[in-house]
Amino acid sequence: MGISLEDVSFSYGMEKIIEHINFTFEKGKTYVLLGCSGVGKSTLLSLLKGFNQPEAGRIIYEETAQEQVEVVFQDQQLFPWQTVFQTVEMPLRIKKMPKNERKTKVENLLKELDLINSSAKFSGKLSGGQKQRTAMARGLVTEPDFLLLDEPTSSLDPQTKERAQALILSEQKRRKNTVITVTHDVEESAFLGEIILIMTAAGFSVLKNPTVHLPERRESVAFYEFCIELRSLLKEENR
Ligand SMILES: Nc1ncnc2c1ncn2[C@@H]1O[C@H](COP(=O)(O)OP(=O)(O)OP(=O)(O)O)[C@@H](O)[C@H]1O
Repeated sequence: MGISLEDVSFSYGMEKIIEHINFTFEKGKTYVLLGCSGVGKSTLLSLLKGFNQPEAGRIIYEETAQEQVEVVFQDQQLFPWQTVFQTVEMPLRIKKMPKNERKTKVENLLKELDLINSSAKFSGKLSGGQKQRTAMARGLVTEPDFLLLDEPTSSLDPQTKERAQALILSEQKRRKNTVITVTHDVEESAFLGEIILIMTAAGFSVLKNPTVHLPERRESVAFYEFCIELRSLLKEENR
């Protein structure tokens, strides 16, 4: 059960981006989309969210309403006139969650993402990393069945990046939702994805991550070996 792409193709005008892709994103799993710049990773997220429609084929949402798909794009799309708190609270207001519940939920998430001291700042006044974490909090707050993250940690410093990655995984384990992350970062892929999809113009190569169940895996030899394997596969695919 999940979201299935059946023979999906998509073009921007004359430029063919995605051609005849078949794949099922299963509920409760974590996926990473890797691939060279411009191959169509963000476009695929737009298709999954329903911002774009396939020109051929179809996308089937099995047991998941399309509203249960949340996407956090690279360019964050924050409103400069909203504070951090208001930005993260907004999806809960739309869902008509009671005020006290909203406050607790938003504040807990802001604490986890080290944003609580910036809670009253306007989005237009935030640093790149703060904007990225605010956008991530807005994506996480509704606990969607499918969370699509487009380069979620690209402007974070190494320590905040690791904390954000750990938060993404701990939330995913708690909620048992599906997380699909687009990244260029091989270590991030090996940490966040049970299944890695290397995307090329010809489609996907699918790899299972052998390190997901290892304790302290960031420090393990197997983790580094898997990163090396991913790097060399990426080089081959992009040749
Ligand atoms: N709205 C648009 N209109 C026309 N062309 C677009 C549009 N958005 C993206 N493209 C083109 O589609 C192709 C795929 O873009 P996309 O952003 O999906 O790639 P990507 O793999 O996510 O790249 P990156 O890793 O650099 O973010 C690129 O050639 C891009 O220029």
